Amino acid sequence: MDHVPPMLAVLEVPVVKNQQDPVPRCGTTPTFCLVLIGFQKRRCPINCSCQPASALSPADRQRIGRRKMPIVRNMSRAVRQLLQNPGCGCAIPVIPARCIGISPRQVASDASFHSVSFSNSDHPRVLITGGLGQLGVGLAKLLRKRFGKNNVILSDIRKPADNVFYSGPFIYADILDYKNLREIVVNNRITWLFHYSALLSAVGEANVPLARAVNITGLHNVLDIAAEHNLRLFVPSTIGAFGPTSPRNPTPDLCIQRPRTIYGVSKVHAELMGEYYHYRYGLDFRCLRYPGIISADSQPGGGTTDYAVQIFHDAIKTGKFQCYLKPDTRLPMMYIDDCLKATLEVMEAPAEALSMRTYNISAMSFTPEELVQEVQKHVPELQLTYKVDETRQAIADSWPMNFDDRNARRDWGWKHDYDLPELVTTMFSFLGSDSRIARVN
Ligand SMILES: NC(=O)c1ccc[n+]([C@@H]2O[C@H](COP(=O)([O-])OP(=O)(O)OC[C@H]3O[C@@H](n4cnc5c(N)ncnc54)[C@H](O)[C@@H]3O)[C@@H](O)[C@H]2O)c1
Ligand SMILES: C[C@@H](O)[C@H](N)C(=O)O
Repeated sequence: MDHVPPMLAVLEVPVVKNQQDPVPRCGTTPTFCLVLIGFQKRRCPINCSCQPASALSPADRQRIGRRKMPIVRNMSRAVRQLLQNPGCGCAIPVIPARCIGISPRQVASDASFHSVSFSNSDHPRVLITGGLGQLGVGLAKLLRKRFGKNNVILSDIRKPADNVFYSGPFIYADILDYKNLREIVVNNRITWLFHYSALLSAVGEANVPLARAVNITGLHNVLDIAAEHNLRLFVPSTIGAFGPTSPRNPTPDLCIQRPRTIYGVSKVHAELMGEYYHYRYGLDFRCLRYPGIISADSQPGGGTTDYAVQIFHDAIKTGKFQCYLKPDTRLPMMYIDDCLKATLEVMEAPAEALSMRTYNISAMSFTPEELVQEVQKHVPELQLTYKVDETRQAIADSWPMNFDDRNARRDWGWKHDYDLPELVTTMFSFLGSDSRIARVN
């Protein structure tokens, strides 16, 4: 499906015959009107008297059949006609047509074409993709506290550990399986989607075709489904979305982005596609560029910043640490609680507060040398060696050293809680450094 231009990929759509249609329509075709209203939950932008299928008269509804039609021809014509000559003369956003395929398995023949709507007081129904990685389980925990356990579904293609499986709803979801993903969104009445599935920078370089599929094709699936079902969509980006020609110290929100990794390229693509869908189709897309994230209870998934997590585990377990980056390699970093807090905050921010759809967020920035000094305050006997990994060093050398996040702080009040000393103390108290010191002594 991914190779078919979205406009041409619809298989089945509702049809109202043009000739005897008693309902006054806008300057487009009835098919298009119904699709637009039914699936985007909007009034016709031209404000004619088109109605959603559920509101049509029985006679009119009888004429609505879900039958196969030469979709490519009709939809292309409808869309072309609308774009060239809208009835009211204004520009009209059109949802990408792959979004409006209807699977007979999912929609009863007499179903309303409206999605379920929620009042403001309702909690969102959340799906997290790629939720078993470093960040997803923590995000699910935070969101479940806020919205209720059963309103947050964690998903991945891996098997969850017992404690994760029994802590709330878990479902298998491969983001490359478009129909299955759509079915999950429909059947669970999802309203917010956090798209965490990805191959990170180092593993991405080791398997470019897979990274391209997961990070780019997977994103296309998620975008189309989110647009079709009016979801609020969060996609994380990264410091890795910048490259050697970007200003590195500090790196502002808007500047040259020419990353040299497939991970970075796919994240720039995600930022641009999400913003495009926002401006073109009204998708509520929100994106933060995360620094390297440091967590105690979850392992990183193969990135360039992983050393800053591993050092804590090695310091406690063996008292030795071998670092794959040079001692003076400076990168922006953040404790996981700050990262997840920012994610929830930007998702809850009123749309009017967001002057942009993709924001840098920052907390601290350090080199391996500086981190080691701080770690040695807790584990003084830590022995350190450096064995530089050329691939990861080259990646790190092309990334920002400091992140400028002034826009996030101004627009929606972003503020971090953890600096380097606070981070290190928290990591050791979480991992139980006492046991290590006791063993050494
Ligand atoms: N951890 C960080 O330091 C960091 C920094 C910046 C941005 N991010 C972004 O945050 C998100 C989450 O990061 P993370 O560290 O948890 O990543 P991770 O690598 O730990 O986890 C990614 C998850 O995606 C899953 N996945 C892979 N292929 C899939 C598929 N086809 N369908 C569904 N799931 C699939 C994997 O099983 C894995 O559990 C990613 O998009 C990442 O780019 C992370
Ligand atoms: C920075 C981030 O995107 C990830 N931790 C990586 O190193 O790939």
